[in-house]
Amino acid sequence: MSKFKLAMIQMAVGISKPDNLAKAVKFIQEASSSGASIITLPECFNSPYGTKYFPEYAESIPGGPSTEALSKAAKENSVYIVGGSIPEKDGDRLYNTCAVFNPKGELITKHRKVHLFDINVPGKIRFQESEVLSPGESLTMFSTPYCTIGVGICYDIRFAEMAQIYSNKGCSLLLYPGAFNMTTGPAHWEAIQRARALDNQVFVATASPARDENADYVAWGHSSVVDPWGTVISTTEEKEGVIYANIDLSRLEEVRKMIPVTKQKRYDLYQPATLALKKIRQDDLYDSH
Ligand SMILES: O=C(O)CCC(=O)C(=O)O
Repeated sequence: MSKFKLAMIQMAVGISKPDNLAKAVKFIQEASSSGASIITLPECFNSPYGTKYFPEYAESIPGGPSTEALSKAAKENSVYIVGGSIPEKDGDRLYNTCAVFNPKGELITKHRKVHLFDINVPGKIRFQESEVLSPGESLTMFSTPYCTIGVGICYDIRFAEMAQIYSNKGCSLLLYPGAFNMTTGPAHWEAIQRARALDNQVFVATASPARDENADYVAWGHSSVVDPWGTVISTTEEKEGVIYANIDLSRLEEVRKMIPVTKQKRYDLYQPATLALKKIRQDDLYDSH
């Protein structure tokens, strides 16, 4: 099965968790009726995005109402659901976690955001997820009858190495639920998706919450799908809605044949250099403290 329809849901997320869940389920039904087989929700779809909200909206995965709703929706509509993310509670720790369900409604994997969003752009945006969240400790891939898929959450997309590992391990599609903001969104959101797609000659897709100008954190929106040639094949602006892309996996082989960078890699040169670079960077970090 080398062709399928992908849906990325850009939903407006509000303060009421039950309303957010009902809306996610409604959009999943709509996407499924439109023929989508793999449906992705945005980052933090059950809760407003912000460190002050995470403890209150957090749930265990599985077992909480959000993942129960997704499991039911996956089964009823017979689709894969990549469940954006929700704040997850596990013991005394909180994570930003994406739960993935197969068409039988089974939880097949979960991805805990591995790179926490800690940035400071003076006068524009300061955000420190690490004040309340812990990072995940592993990368997350899953298989479908269509292709193998790698999952990252928002800030994870900035780390080229993660995407490269996924693609080297056979992923054809990288899915990033994400919520860029009004500073980094216009500057980096599209460029970084196209970069990850071009670096690895894979499909890359993002699902953002819709923009709410009154929220504490104003999301950029612009959910998109990029093909292995780096072309944006589906996108939107800031409003709520679902975007679709007909994914034809033969495009990946076509691009890799024309520009065979995947075969031309010089790992003999990169590996020693990467290890040396890692050491230099860590020494710098150490010196600066
Ligand atoms: O990397 C960025 O600019 C935004 C990241 C972000 O919003 C997140 O990780 O939730």
